Amino acid sequence: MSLLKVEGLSKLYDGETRVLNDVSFEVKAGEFLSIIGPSGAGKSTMLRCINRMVEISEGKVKFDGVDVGAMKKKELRKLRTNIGMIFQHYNLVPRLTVIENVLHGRFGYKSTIQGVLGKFTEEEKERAFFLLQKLGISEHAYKRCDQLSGGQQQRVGICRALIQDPKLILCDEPIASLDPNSSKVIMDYLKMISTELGITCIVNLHQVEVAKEYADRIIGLKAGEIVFDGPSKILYRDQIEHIYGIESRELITV
Ligand SMILES: Nc1ncnc2c1ncn2[C@@H]1O[C@H](COP(=O)(O)OP(=O)(O)OP(=O)(O)O)[C@@H](O)[C@H]1O
Repeated sequence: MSLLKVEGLSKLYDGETRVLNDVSFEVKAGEFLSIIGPSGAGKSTMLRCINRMVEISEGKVKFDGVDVGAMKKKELRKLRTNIGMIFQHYNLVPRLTVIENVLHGRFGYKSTIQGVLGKFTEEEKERAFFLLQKLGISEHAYKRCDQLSGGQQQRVGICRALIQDPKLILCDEPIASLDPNSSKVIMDYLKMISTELGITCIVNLHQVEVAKEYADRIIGLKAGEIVFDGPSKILYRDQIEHIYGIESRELITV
């Protein structure tokens, strides 16, 4: 059974502007999938429908066989512990330390009062530290997040997602604010999460060449519709031009 099944998904934001139109695809456990497409194609909206950060207008999203659109509050909370999210602008709490930000990833498992009091077990703290080591930033554990570089902050964001013990990680433009070196570090870690830890990753990317290098499979979105879905190695120039429009030909280097 696939981990994620999207069937005939459409999203209309104000009841009339159709941002996603009849999108269907399945994702198997362990896949590393990249979604590419021009600005405004609906990539972020797609990720937001999967964890129901926005409501689904038409069609179904099934996670582990369960209908996400029909989930009540408690089930949604569970869904969001099962699905980690990584953002372009990291979404960390800048005045808190690195380790505190990582531990925030455990909030989904706690009562509100435990969360407010910052009550975490020794095991959770050890796990947070272990993940920081794994991502090569344990020496910054007690620094405030706003003292870290963008690439380091994104690594904190990855640790915060991993401490949730997610089955799926959704990454919305994780390298869009980073320089090429930091981007490579982040993409290498995301690949490691997929191959070493077996966690399924869906990564929205602007850079086609990065998607081709790292993803097993690519979905090309254009104006809210899937115009390519296949192994990265068979995404050729013609399809890239179709996804991005002929006017972007000179931007395509792959
Ligand atoms: N909350 C919202 N309310 C109304 N319209 C929205 C909302 N969020 C996004 N949109 C519109 O939906 C369309 C798709 O946006 P989305 O952010 O999903 O695209 P994207 O492919 O991720 O773009 P980018 O690559 O620029 O981030 C855009 O036209 C956008 O203006």
